[in-house]
Amino acid sequence: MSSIPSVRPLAEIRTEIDAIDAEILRLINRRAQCAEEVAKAKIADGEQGTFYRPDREAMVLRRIKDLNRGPLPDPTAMRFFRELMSACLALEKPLEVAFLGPEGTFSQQAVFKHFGSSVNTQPVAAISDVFNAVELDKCHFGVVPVENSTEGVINHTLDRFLMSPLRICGEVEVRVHQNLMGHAASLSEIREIFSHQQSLAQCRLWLDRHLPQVKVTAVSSNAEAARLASLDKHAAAIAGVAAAEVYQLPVLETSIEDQANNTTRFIVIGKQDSAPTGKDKTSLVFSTGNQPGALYKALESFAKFGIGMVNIESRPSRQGLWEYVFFIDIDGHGADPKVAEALGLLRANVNMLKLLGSYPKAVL
Ligand SMILES: O=C(O)C(=O)C[C@]1(C(=O)O)C=C[C@@H](O)C=C1
Repeated sequence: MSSIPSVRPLAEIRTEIDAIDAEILRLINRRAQCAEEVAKAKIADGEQGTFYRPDREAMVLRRIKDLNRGPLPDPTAMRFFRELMSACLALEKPLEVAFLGPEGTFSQQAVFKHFGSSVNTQPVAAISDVFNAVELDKCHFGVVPVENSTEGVINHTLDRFLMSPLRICGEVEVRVHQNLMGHAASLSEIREIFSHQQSLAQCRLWLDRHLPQVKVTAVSSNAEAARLASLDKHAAAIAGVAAAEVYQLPVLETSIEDQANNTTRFIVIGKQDSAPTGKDKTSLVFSTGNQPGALYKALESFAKFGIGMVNIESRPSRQGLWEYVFFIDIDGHGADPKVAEALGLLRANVNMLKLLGSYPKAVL
């Protein structure tokens, strides 16, 4: 016979929870006071512009993960501290972050995942406008998509970087679930589907299988698709659940993306550099001449110093016909001695080299 383990009376457990909550509240406010003091210390050091420290935030979150003994899972514990730091930073200086709007896009989800919910988000109409908002000091930072695991690179972001003085100071990954939403009573009532071209591409097989005859129209964002779908009961949108909430659309089918691990990587762009944390990435762009072996020679710089390459993309340089630039992500921070040596050698072997930034690897 199994015996029921003895449990304390409910009232007694709740009394302890009340006492713990009071202690947690005292401690988080003590932490918030420390953040206010940090702000004064930064001002005293003449560092007004750099209240946000992505390197320090990554290290705080990694430490929480190491310290966590449960029963809360690591991601949950880290999310709590993500929110706590976000609130502390808002006391130091409220941040304005630009993203590809409107409200309810995956980009906005990326902003909150990376900065926590105490930042002010500013939706803009295009990826280029995210860059503009930060370049013109209308926002402190911007968040732009850079690649999707199903559809590959986001060309607009890479091309805009070629003309921008901004730096990459962080990265964040968002698991992207696509949903079909609309007021139709069944799939057979749908005559037109709206979505952003990236999302349509991520659901191509599902659409071919389930709605092969339906007209598909690409629009500027998933949230705009949801807005259009909300106006016509024979229309549907493919978008994230946040867009369904904003436009009060019933979700007809969930997770219709073709790849089970469909993930978009976003980068944080700003005017400051991030200090080394021990687990960093460096992004750069370079161009070589067309002579045989030029790319091989450039990449040899990394192999020579044992630097791992995480990603490589080529894009037209937009300067000469059939001339290309290469966007590369490598392991390590530009201030790490081996990375610095490799970059020195690379500079000697290429026509143009632009460092886009060194930043902590995504933590959450
Ligand atoms: O350590 C700092 O520089 C702080 O400003 C404190 C703090 C935090 O709450 O831990 C807040 C904001 C920064 O982005 C990093 C960390």
